[in-house]
Amino acid sequence: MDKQDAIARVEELHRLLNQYNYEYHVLDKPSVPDAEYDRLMQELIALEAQYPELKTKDSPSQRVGGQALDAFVKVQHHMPMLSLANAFNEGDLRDFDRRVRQEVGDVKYVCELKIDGLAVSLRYEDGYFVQGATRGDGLIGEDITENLKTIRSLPLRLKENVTVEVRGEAFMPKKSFEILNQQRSERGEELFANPRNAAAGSLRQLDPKVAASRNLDLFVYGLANAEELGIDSHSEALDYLHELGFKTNPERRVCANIDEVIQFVMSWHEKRAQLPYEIDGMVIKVDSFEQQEQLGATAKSPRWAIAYKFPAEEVVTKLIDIELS
Ligand SMILES: NC(=O)c1cnc(OC2CCCC2)nc1N
Repeated sequence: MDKQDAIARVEELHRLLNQYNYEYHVLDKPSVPDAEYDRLMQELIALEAQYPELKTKDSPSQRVGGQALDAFVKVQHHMPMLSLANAFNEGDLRDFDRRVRQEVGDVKYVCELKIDGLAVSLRYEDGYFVQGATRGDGLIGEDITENLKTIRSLPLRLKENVTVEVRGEAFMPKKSFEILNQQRSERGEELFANPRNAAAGSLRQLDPKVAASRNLDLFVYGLANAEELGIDSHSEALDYLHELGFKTNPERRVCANIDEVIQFVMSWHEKRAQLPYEIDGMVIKVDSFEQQEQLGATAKSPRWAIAYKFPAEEVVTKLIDIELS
Protein backbone atom coordinates (compact mmCIF):
# COMPACT_ATOMS: atom_id res chain seq x y z
CA MET A 1 0.00 0.00 0.00
CA ASP A 2 1.49 3.38 -0.88
CA LYS A 3 1.76 6.15 1.73
CA GLN A 4 -1.27 8.12 0.55
CA ASP A 5 -3.53 5.06 0.80
CA ALA A 6 -1.93 4.20 4.16
CA ILE A 7 -2.77 7.65 5.56
CA ALA A 8 -6.44 7.25 4.58
CA ARG A 9 -6.60 3.66 5.84
CA VAL A 10 -5.00 4.55 9.21
CA GLU A 11 -7.58 7.32 9.71
CA GLU A 12 -10.40 4.89 8.90
CA LEU A 13 -8.94 2.29 11.28
CA HIS A 14 -8.78 4.92 14.09
CA ARG A 15 -12.45 5.72 13.47
CA LEU A 16 -13.55 2.07 13.42
CA LEU A 17 -11.46 0.99 16.43
CA ASN A 18 -12.58 3.98 18.52
CA GLN A 19 -16.23 3.30 17.63
CA TYR A 20 -16.02 -0.45 18.38
CA ASN A 21 -14.14 0.27 21.65
CA TYR A 22 -16.89 2.78 22.60
CA GLU A 23 -19.67 0.28 21.85
CA TYR A 24 -17.97 -2.47 23.88
CA HIS A 25 -16.62 -0.54 26.90
CA VAL A 26 -18.98 2.43 27.22
CA LEU A 27 -22.30 1.13 25.89
CA ASP A 28 -21.60 -2.52 26.73
CA LYS A 29 -23.20 -3.28 23.32
CA PRO A 30 -20.51 -4.49 20.87
CA SER A 31 -21.60 -4.50 17.21
CA VAL A 32 -18.70 -6.66 15.95
CA PRO A 33 -17.07 -9.81 17.36
CA ASP A 34 -13.78 -9.40 19.27
CA ALA A 35 -11.98 -11.17 16.41
CA GLU A 36 -12.95 -8.34 14.02
CA TYR A 37 -11.66 -5.73 16.49
CA ASP A 38 -8.39 -7.65 16.90
CA ARG A 39 -7.99 -8.03 13.11
CA LEU A 40 -8.37 -4.27 12.58
CA MET A 41 -5.95 -3.55 15.45
CA GLN A 42 -3.34 -5.88 13.89
CA GLU A 43 -3.81 -4.09 10.55
CA LEU A 44 -3.24 -0.71 12.25
CA ILE A 45 -0.12 -1.97 14.08
CA ALA A 46 1.27 -3.32 10.80
CA LEU A 47 0.70 0.01 9.00
CA GLU A 48 2.29 1.92 11.91
CA ALA A 49 5.30 -0.40 11.68
CA GLN A 50 5.52 0.21 7.91
CA TYR A 51 5.04 3.99 8.27
CA PRO A 52 6.22 4.99 11.83
CA GLU A 53 5.31 8.62 11.17
CA LEU A 54 1.63 7.50 11.10
CA LYS A 55 1.84 6.22 14.70
CA THR A 56 0.28 9.11 16.65
CA LYS A 57 -0.07 9.51 20.42
CA ASP A 58 -3.83 9.16 20.21
CA SER A 59 -3.69 5.95 18.15
CA PRO A 60 -5.87 3.11 19.52
CA SER A 61 -2.66 1.05 19.37
CA GLN A 62 -1.07 3.33 21.99
CA ARG A 63 -3.40 2.63 24.92
CA VAL A 64 -0.62 0.75 26.66
CA GLY A 65 2.10 2.81 25.08
CA GLY A 66 3.93 4.51 27.89
CA GLN A 67 7.34 3.42 29.17
CA ALA A 68 7.65 2.87 32.93
CA LEU A 69 8.21 6.25 34.63
CA ASP A 70 10.81 7.02 37.33
CA ALA A 71 8.33 9.27 39.16
CA PHE A 72 5.06 11.08 38.62
CA VAL A 73 5.15 14.69 37.43
CA LYS A 74 3.05 17.18 39.42
CA VAL A 75 0.13 18.84 37.66
CA GLN A 76 -1.66 22.04 38.66
CA HIS A 77 -5.42 21.71 38.07
CA HIS A 78 -6.82 24.49 35.85
CA MET A 79 -9.81 24.50 38.22
CA PRO A 80 -9.47 23.22 41.80
CA MET A 81 -10.91 19.79 42.53
CA LEU A 82 -13.22 20.35 45.49
CA SER A 83 -14.09 17.68 48.04
CA LEU A 84 -17.52 16.90 49.44
CA ALA A 85 -18.99 17.61 52.87
CA ASN A 86 -20.74 14.58 54.36
CA ALA A 87 -24.28 13.88 55.54
CA PHE A 88 -24.88 10.79 57.68
CA ASN A 89 -28.63 10.76 58.17
CA GLU A 90 -31.92 12.19 56.95
CA GLY A 91 -31.64 15.19 59.29
CA ASP A 92 -28.30 16.19 57.77
CA LEU A 93 -29.88 16.08 54.31
CA ARG A 94 -32.80 18.25 55.42
CA ASP A 95 -30.40 20.75 57.03
CA PHE A 96 -28.47 20.90 53.72
CA ASP A 97 -31.71 21.46 51.81
CA ARG A 98 -32.82 24.20 54.23
CA ARG A 99 -29.49 26.08 53.87
CA VAL A 100 -29.68 25.79 50.07
CA ARG A 101 -33.29 27.01 49.81
CA GLN A 102 -32.63 29.87 52.23
CA GLU A 103 -30.01 31.10 49.78
CA VAL A 104 -31.51 30.39 46.36
CA GLY A 105 -35.16 29.44 46.87
CA ASP A 106 -36.69 26.48 45.02
CA VAL A 107 -34.15 24.03 43.58
CA LYS A 108 -33.93 20.77 41.68
CA TYR A 109 -31.28 18.27 42.75
CA VAL A 110 -29.31 15.69 40.78
CA CYS A 111 -28.68 12.52 42.80
CA GLU A 112 -25.82 10.24 41.77
CA LEU A 113 -24.30 7.05 43.10
CA LYS A 114 -21.06 7.84 44.94
CA ILE A 115 -18.58 5.54 43.17
CA ASP A 116 -15.94 4.31 45.63
CA GLY A 117 -12.78 4.80 43.58
CA LEU A 118 -10.18 7.48 42.89
CA ALA A 119 -11.15 10.98 41.77
CA VAL A 120 -9.39 11.98 38.54
CA SER A 121 -9.30 15.03 36.29
CA LEU A 122 -9.12 14.56 32.50
CA ARG A 123 -8.11 17.25 30.05
CA TYR A 124 -9.08 17.08 26.37
CA GLU A 125 -7.92 19.59 23.74
CA ASP A 126 -9.71 19.73 20.35
CA GLY A 127 -11.24 16.38 21.20
CA TYR A 128 -7.98 14.57 22.05
CA PHE A 129 -7.12 13.21 25.53
CA VAL A 130 -4.01 15.15 26.52
CA GLN A 131 -3.62 14.77 30.30
CA GLY A 132 -5.05 12.98 33.31
CA ALA A 133 -4.27 13.62 36.96
CA THR A 134 -5.14 12.53 40.47
CA ARG A 135 -6.94 14.98 42.77
CA GLY A 136 -3.91 15.39 45.07
CA ASP A 137 -4.62 18.25 47.49
CA GLY A 138 -7.25 19.67 45.12
CA LEU A 139 -4.85 22.17 43.53
CA ILE A 140 -1.86 19.98 42.61
CA GLY A 141 -2.21 16.36 41.54
CA GLU A 142 0.01 13.73 39.93
CA ASP A 143 0.16 13.21 36.17
CA ILE A 144 -1.12 9.65 35.58
CA THR A 145 -1.98 10.15 31.88
CA GLU A 146 -0.28 6.96 30.69
CA ASN A 147 -2.05 4.85 33.31
CA LEU A 148 -5.46 6.40 32.62
CA LYS A 149 -5.03 5.72 28.87
CA THR A 150 -5.16 1.99 29.69
CA ILE A 151 -8.77 2.33 30.92
CA ARG A 152 -10.79 1.15 27.90
CA SER A 153 -13.87 3.25 28.74
CA LEU A 154 -11.73 6.40 28.65
CA PRO A 155 -12.10 7.83 25.10
CA LEU A 156 -8.75 8.75 23.49
CA ARG A 157 -10.70 10.99 21.11
CA LEU A 158 -14.13 12.57 21.66
CA LYS A 159 -17.04 12.60 19.19
CA GLU A 160 -16.64 16.38 18.94
CA ASN A 161 -13.37 18.33 18.68
CA VAL A 162 -13.95 20.26 21.91
CA THR A 163 -11.63 21.35 24.72
CA VAL A 164 -13.01 20.14 28.05
CA GLU A 165 -11.86 19.56 31.62
CA VAL A 166 -13.72 16.51 32.95
CA ARG A 167 -13.93 15.01 36.46
CA GLY A 168 -14.60 11.39 37.15
CA GLU A 169 -13.97 8.38 39.34
CA ALA A 170 -11.62 5.60 38.27
CA PHE A 171 -12.63 2.34 39.96
CA MET A 172 -12.07 -1.40 39.99
CA PRO A 173 -15.20 -3.52 39.42
CA LYS A 174 -15.93 -6.02 42.21
CA LYS A 175 -15.22 -9.01 39.94
CA SER A 176 -11.79 -7.68 38.91
CA PHE A 177 -11.00 -7.03 42.58
CA GLU A 178 -11.86 -10.59 43.60
CA ILE A 179 -9.78 -12.09 40.76
CA LEU A 180 -6.82 -9.81 41.54
CA ASN A 181 -6.81 -10.72 45.24
CA GLN A 182 -7.22 -14.42 44.41
CA GLN A 183 -4.12 -14.18 42.18
CA ARG A 184 -2.20 -12.27 44.85
CA SER A 185 -3.22 -14.78 47.51
CA GLU A 186 -1.96 -17.65 45.34
CA ARG A 187 1.33 -15.80 44.91
CA GLY A 188 1.55 -15.17 48.65
CA GLU A 189 1.35 -11.43 48.07
CA GLU A 190 -0.35 -8.90 50.35
CA LEU A 191 -4.06 -8.49 49.49
CA PHE A 192 -5.82 -5.22 48.73
CA ALA A 193 -8.32 -4.32 51.47
CA ASN A 194 -11.01 -3.11 49.06
CA PRO A 195 -11.57 -2.15 45.39
CA ARG A 196 -10.87 1.51 46.14
CA ASN A 197 -7.39 0.77 47.46
CA ALA A 198 -6.80 -1.60 44.54
CA ALA A 199 -7.78 1.10 42.03
CA ALA A 200 -5.62 3.73 43.75
CA GLY A 201 -2.69 1.33 43.97
CA SER A 202 -3.07 0.40 40.30
CA LEU A 203 -3.11 4.01 39.09
CA ARG A 204 -0.05 4.86 41.18
CA GLN A 205 2.01 2.19 39.41
CA LEU A 206 4.88 3.74 37.49
CA ASP A 207 4.63 1.07 34.79
CA PRO A 208 1.45 1.47 32.66
CA LYS A 209 1.57 -2.24 31.81
CA VAL A 210 0.65 -2.99 35.42
CA ALA A 211 -2.27 -0.54 35.34
CA ALA A 212 -3.39 -2.09 32.04
CA SER A 213 -3.56 -5.52 33.68
CA ARG A 214 -5.91 -4.36 36.46
CA ASN A 215 -9.19 -4.01 34.45
CA LEU A 216 -9.94 -0.54 35.78
CA ASP A 217 -13.03 1.37 34.71
CA LEU A 218 -14.20 5.00 34.81
CA PHE A 219 -17.42 6.97 35.31
CA VAL A 220 -17.28 10.69 34.55
CA TYR A 221 -19.46 12.98 36.69
CA GLY A 222 -18.43 16.54 36.10
CA LEU A 223 -17.65 19.02 33.35
CA ALA A 224 -15.50 21.71 34.97
CA ASN A 225 -15.76 24.18 32.07
CA ALA A 226 -19.47 23.57 31.35
CA GLU A 227 -20.50 27.21 31.57
CA GLU A 228 -18.05 28.40 28.91
CA LEU A 229 -19.72 25.76 26.68
CA GLY A 230 -23.11 27.36 27.31
CA ILE A 231 -24.52 24.51 29.42
CA ASP A 232 -26.90 25.65 32.20
CA SER A 233 -27.26 22.64 34.49
CA HIS A 234 -25.43 19.62 35.83
CA SER A 235 -27.96 17.18 34.37
CA GLU A 236 -27.44 18.70 30.89
CA ALA A 237 -23.69 18.50 31.42
CA LEU A 238 -23.93 14.77 32.16
CA ASP A 239 -26.04 14.20 29.01
CA TYR A 240 -23.48 16.17 26.96
CA LEU A 241 -20.59 14.14 28.41
CA HIS A 242 -22.40 10.98 27.31
CA GLU A 243 -22.84 12.40 23.78
CA LEU A 244 -19.10 13.18 23.67
CA GLY A 245 -18.37 9.48 24.23
CA PHE A 246 -17.74 9.33 27.99
CA LYS A 247 -19.14 6.67 30.29
CA THR A 248 -21.59 8.31 32.69
CA ASN A 249 -23.48 6.47 35.41
CA PRO A 250 -27.08 5.75 34.30
CA GLU A 251 -28.45 5.41 37.87
CA ARG A 252 -28.75 9.15 38.36
CA ARG A 253 -32.05 10.95 39.07
CA VAL A 254 -33.19 14.58 38.95
CA CYS A 255 -35.28 15.19 42.10
CA ALA A 256 -37.79 18.03 42.52
CA ASN A 257 -37.36 18.26 46.32
CA ILE A 258 -35.50 16.80 49.32
CA ASP A 259 -38.25 14.23 49.98
CA GLU A 260 -37.61 12.68 46.57
CA VAL A 261 -33.85 12.84 47.27
CA ILE A 262 -34.26 10.99 50.58
CA GLN A 263 -36.47 8.33 49.01
CA PHE A 264 -33.98 7.76 46.17
CA VAL A 265 -30.96 7.74 48.52
CA MET A 266 -32.52 5.22 50.90
CA SER A 267 -33.60 2.97 47.99
CA TRP A 268 -29.94 2.51 47.03
CA HIS A 269 -28.75 1.58 50.52
CA GLU A 270 -30.07 -1.95 50.00
CA LYS A 271 -29.81 -2.19 46.19
CA ARG A 272 -26.08 -1.35 46.09
CA ALA A 273 -25.09 -4.97 46.86
CA GLN A 274 -26.29 -5.89 43.36
CA LEU A 275 -24.07 -3.32 41.61
CA PRO A 276 -20.94 -4.63 39.84
CA TYR A 277 -18.90 -1.88 41.52
CA GLU A 278 -18.74 -0.46 45.06
CA ILE A 279 -20.43 2.76 46.12
CA ASP A 280 -19.99 4.33 49.57
CA GLY A 281 -23.02 6.61 49.38
CA MET A 282 -24.80 9.07 47.14
CA VAL A 283 -23.90 12.57 45.90
CA ILE A 284 -26.61 15.24 45.87
CA LYS A 285 -26.00 18.35 43.75
CA VAL A 286 -28.02 21.47 43.01
CA ASP A 287 -28.81 21.10 39.29
CA SER A 288 -28.75 24.73 38.10
CA PHE A 289 -25.25 26.15 37.53
CA GLU A 290 -26.56 29.66 38.21
CA GLN A 291 -27.74 28.51 41.65
CA GLN A 292 -24.46 26.64 42.21
CA GLU A 293 -22.68 29.93 41.47
CA GLN A 294 -24.89 31.80 43.95
CA LEU A 295 -24.16 29.22 46.65
CA GLY A 296 -20.40 29.13 45.94
CA ALA A 297 -17.91 27.02 47.88
CA THR A 298 -15.96 27.08 51.13
CA ALA A 299 -12.17 26.66 50.87
CA LYS A 300 -12.64 22.91 50.63
CA SER A 301 -16.16 22.01 49.53
CA PRO A 302 -19.03 23.34 47.44
CA ARG A 303 -22.12 24.61 49.30
CA TRP A 304 -24.22 23.25 46.41
CA ALA A 305 -23.38 19.56 46.90
CA ILE A 306 -23.19 17.03 49.71
CA ALA A 307 -22.27 13.36 50.02
CA TYR A 308 -24.64 11.07 51.88
CA LYS A 309 -22.51 8.27 53.36
CA PHE A 310 -24.10 4.86 53.86
CA PRO A 311 -23.42 3.43 57.34
CA ALA A 312 -20.39 1.10 57.03
CA GLU A 313 -21.59 -2.50 57.07
CA GLU A 314 -20.18 -4.50 59.94
CA VAL A 315 -17.16 -5.92 58.22
CA VAL A 316 -17.58 -9.65 57.98
CA THR A 317 -13.99 -10.68 57.58
CA LYS A 318 -13.87 -13.31 54.90
CA LEU A 319 -11.65 -15.94 56.36
CA ILE A 320 -9.31 -17.05 53.63
CA ASP A 321 -9.07 -20.74 54.14
CA ILE A 322 -5.46 -21.00 55.07
CA GLU A 323 -3.81 -24.20 53.92
CA LEU A 324 -3.00 -25.80 57.27
CA SER A 325 0.40 -27.23 56.72
N1 LIG B 1 -17.40 9.49 43.75
C1 LIG B 1 -18.40 9.98 42.99
O1 LIG B 1 -19.16 9.22 42.37
C2 LIG B 1 -18.58 11.47 42.90
C3 LIG B 1 -17.68 12.32 43.54
N2 LIG B 1 -17.83 13.67 43.45
C4 LIG B 1 -18.87 14.17 42.74
O2 LIG B 1 -19.06 15.51 42.61
C5 LIG B 1 -18.29 16.40 43.41
C6 LIG B 1 -16.98 16.76 42.78
C7 LIG B 1 -16.75 18.20 43.19
C8 LIG B 1 -18.03 18.76 43.69
C9 LIG B 1 -19.07 17.70 43.53
N3 LIG B 1 -19.77 13.39 42.11
C10 LIG B 1 -19.65 12.04 42.17
N4 LIG B 1 -20.56 11.25 41.54
